[in-house]
Amino acid sequence: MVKICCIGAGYVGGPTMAVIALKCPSVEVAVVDISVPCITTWNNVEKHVCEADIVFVSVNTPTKTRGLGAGKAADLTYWESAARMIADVSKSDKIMVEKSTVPVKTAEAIERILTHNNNRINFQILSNPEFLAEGTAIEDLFKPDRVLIGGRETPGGQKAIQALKDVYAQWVPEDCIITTNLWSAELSKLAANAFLAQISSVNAMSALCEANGANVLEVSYVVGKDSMIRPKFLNASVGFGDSCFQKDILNLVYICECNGLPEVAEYWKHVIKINDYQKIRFVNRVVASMFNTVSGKKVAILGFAFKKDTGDTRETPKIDGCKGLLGDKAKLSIYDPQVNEDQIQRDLAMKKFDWAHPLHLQPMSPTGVKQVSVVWDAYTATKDAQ
Ligand SMILES: NC(=O)c1ccc[n+]([C@@H]2O[C@H](COP(=O)([O-])OP(=O)(O)OC[C@H]3O[C@@H](n4cnc5c(N)ncnc54)[C@H](O)[C@@H]3O)[C@@H](O)[C@H]2O)c1
Ligand SMILES: O=c1ccn([C@@H]2O[C@H](COP(=O)(O)OP(=O)(O)O[C@H]3O[C@H](CO)[C@@H](O)[C@H](O)[C@H]3O)[C@@H](O)[C@H]2O)c(=O)[nH]1
Repeated sequence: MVKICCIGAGYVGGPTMAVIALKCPSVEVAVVDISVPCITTWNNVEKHVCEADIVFVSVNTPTKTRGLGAGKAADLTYWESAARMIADVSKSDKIMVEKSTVPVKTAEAIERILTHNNNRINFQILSNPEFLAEGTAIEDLFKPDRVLIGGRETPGGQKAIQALKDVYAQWVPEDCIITTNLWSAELSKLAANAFLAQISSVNAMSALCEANGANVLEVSYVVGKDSMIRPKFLNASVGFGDSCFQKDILNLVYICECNGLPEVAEYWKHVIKINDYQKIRFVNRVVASMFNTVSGKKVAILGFAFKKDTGDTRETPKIDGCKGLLGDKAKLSIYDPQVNEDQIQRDLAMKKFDWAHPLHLQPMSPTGVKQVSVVWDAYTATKDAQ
């Protein structure tokens, strides 16, 4: 029986392994994590890694906050420690699958770590980035637009690709499984998110619409009717804000800079700049529409997560919106059925990028922001709101 072990039991590792286990009854699946609550829920890390034929690594890859590339480059601390642990405990040949979103060429560095101990164990590294969206994770995993598997162009690499393909082929049609070389697969994930984040183009257009009496809903509807453009991702918003877009584009910017491509880096940087501008513009419009001050006024915030059907608040634009309103001394009443008060208070007090690390490594619960109340229904939130 093939055994798969996944390192990282978060938004990606958890549902992905649940679906593999469901769809591949002949495969034994284990999910492990460094977070104590996760370990108690899932299982023993080293035993499963040691026994597995295929090890998925689905750990956090947040933006670096210190040192070389701070504020842009991906922090591969968690990745590296997972790779070192695999190297230390392995006693048999393994396929290591990069599930996390990583910079292009990460596999090369990981190969060095894995072969460092050189116990005559053969490691094949595959890049198998995840394209699921939160809130629809299980549907996306059941019916993915595509599954991408990149590997070395050697007989060993091709054999490893086939082994992983055999797992997905249990429920994903063959023509949806794309195989590429390692570097194309690693880069495709960053490229896909950079393209999706061009929702910034619609958001930039919304500013022009507002200045000229055009309606951005009508304009984006017309644009989306072009058969060359898909309408699904053209909804103007107060700025995108999920756990991936910003960090992945910043990482792309850093990679472009490192490759001596400053013009390309600048192009993608603007996607982030427009996003920041859109978030500030929203706060300014709210304040301007309330006689240029929200001081002492109650403002209701309905929904705090970055989108519906998830409790994930990483990079949610509500953080910037709330901080902007608090800066003008508003009183906020926040309601989100999926996010608890402690999380909201932590998000409003934490430094940028801190929320992207495993929970037990985040700063302790800070003292709450006094002008913020977190309530348990929309009626209480909106009562007496201005
Ligand atoms: N969330 C998404 O929608 C999404 C979609 C596609 C890709 N991704 C990518 O997948 C990766 C994981 O994202 P996520 O949202 O699941 O993150 P997450 O924070 O929900 O989960 C990561 C888990 O890894 C654990 N971990 C970290 N280091 C570990 C180690 N050395 N050993 C064992 N466990 C360890 C953490 O404790 C955490 O529970 C990231 O690279 C992200 O960019 C995320
Ligand atoms: O028309 C749109 C669509 C989305 N958004 C915003 O964009 C952000 C991201 O939304 P979405 O893509 O639905 O959420 P995620 O779950 O973060 O999924 C994205 O990020 C994942 C992590 O890399 C990728 O796997 C997915 O393909 C990619 O869609 C959110 O703030 C949305 O509100 C808009 O403003 N307008």
